[in-house]
Amino acid sequence: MSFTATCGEDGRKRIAILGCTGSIGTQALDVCRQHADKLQIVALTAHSRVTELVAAAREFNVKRVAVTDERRDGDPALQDLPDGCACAFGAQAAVDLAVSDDVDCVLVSIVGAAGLAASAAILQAGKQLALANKESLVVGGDLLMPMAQPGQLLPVDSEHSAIFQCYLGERADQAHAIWLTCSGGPFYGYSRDQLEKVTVADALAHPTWNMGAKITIDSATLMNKGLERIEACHLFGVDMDFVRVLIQRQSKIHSMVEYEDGSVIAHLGASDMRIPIQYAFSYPDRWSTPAPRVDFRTLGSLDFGEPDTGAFRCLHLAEIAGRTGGTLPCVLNAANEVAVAAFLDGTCSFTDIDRIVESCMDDHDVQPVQSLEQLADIDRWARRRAAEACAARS
Ligand SMILES: NC(=O)C1=CN([C@@H]2O[C@H](COP(=O)(O)OP(=O)(O)OC[C@H]3O[C@@H](n4cnc5c(N)ncnc54)[C@H](OP(=O)(O)O)[C@@H]3O)[C@@H](O)[C@H]2O)C=CC1
Ligand SMILES: CC(=O)[C@@H](O)[C@H](O)COP(=O)(O)O
Ligand SMILES: [Mn+2]
Repeated sequence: MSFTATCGEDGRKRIAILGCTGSIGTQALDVCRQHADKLQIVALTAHSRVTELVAAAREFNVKRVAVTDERRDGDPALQDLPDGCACAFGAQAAVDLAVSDDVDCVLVSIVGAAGLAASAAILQAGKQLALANKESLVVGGDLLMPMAQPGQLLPVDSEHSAIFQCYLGERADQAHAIWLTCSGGPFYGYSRDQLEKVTVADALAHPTWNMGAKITIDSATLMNKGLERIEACHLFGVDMDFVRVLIQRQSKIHSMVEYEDGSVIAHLGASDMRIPIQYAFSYPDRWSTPAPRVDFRTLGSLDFGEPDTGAFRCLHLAEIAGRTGGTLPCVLNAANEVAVAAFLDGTCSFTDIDRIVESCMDDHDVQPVQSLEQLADIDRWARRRAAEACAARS
């Protein structure tokens, strides 16, 4: 039986957005703004940007918010929350808010493994999960996928939304391969020597997407594509060999599925995340959008290529983690989060990111995934180990 999302008495889908202050979160607010006749925001969370949270709560007249960074308790900006709006603090407050009775669908647009506990609670509470937070699946896909009814978990990541759409109306058992497209990032074609010298500003200049800092660095190292390959394996129930990374420089082909007869079904469109965010809310319907259209008459060429896993070691490390499975993807992800933060802070180099991740993976004894508590313990261990590796390099 396919999952059917509930809705409020007025027929609108009641949405909670976890991480409403980020790149995906603010674009989701825009989708809800455009479709106020179909979507009602009932709950919001932020981590640190409370002024932006308050502004969103006021605009959408939200009755419940949570601030996951407990150090923001007492922030004077919160006094401007709308009358009657409840505010709670801490990671558990975000989970509680997401599983409230009056929520139909939750967008998890938190960055990092911090999204995993909420994703699990949302599925277990029988809510629809619109999942942007790919780290949830990379770390805890073995736990999350068995919790999800068919159609309950809708991917928001652009490639996975595209793949999901390329499967619609087709027999999954007659698919032959997934072509996961990758822009190549700002350093496409760079040698390892060139990568040693790139700066934070260089790495933040993504050629086709405007995103939060962590995923932008992941796109530059190609860790993003490595994480997405693991994400695709969980979402579509396939193995690593089935998911092939293809450079598509313009980010206009968002991914493709190749079938047994050689037919390849591709999803194309503008590089605008409001489209996959909205589709996760509107599925199976399609609604209008202010996102730009691709004019194929003037687009020019579509360029393809192969990733260089020798220079971009993160893609190779993610392949090892994905093939090995168990708790190794948890270590890959946690170490990467720490190393990316260190690179952004200027305490390690761009190529140190893969060195730090590799050293943590080498030191880990892989176990089968058993529980959220086990993953939380291993995540903590990997963060400590990665912080030591960062300190040794700074
Ligand atoms: N941006 C994009 O286009 C795409 C993003 N994604 C995925 O979506 C997710 C969000 O990415 P993006 O929007 O770019 O990231 P941003 O950094 O722009 O936003 C992150 C959001 O998460 C909140 N947050 C940060 N740390 C924590 C924490 N420890 N606990 C709870 N909330 C926290 C932030 O709150 P605050 O700002 O208040 O501190 C903010 O709302 C990531 O998993 C990313 O991989 C996937 C595809 C595309
Ligand atoms: C928009 C989105 O889904 C990102 O994950 C995007 O794919 C990043 O671009 P890269 O292809 O450069 O990793
Ligand atoms: Mn993506």
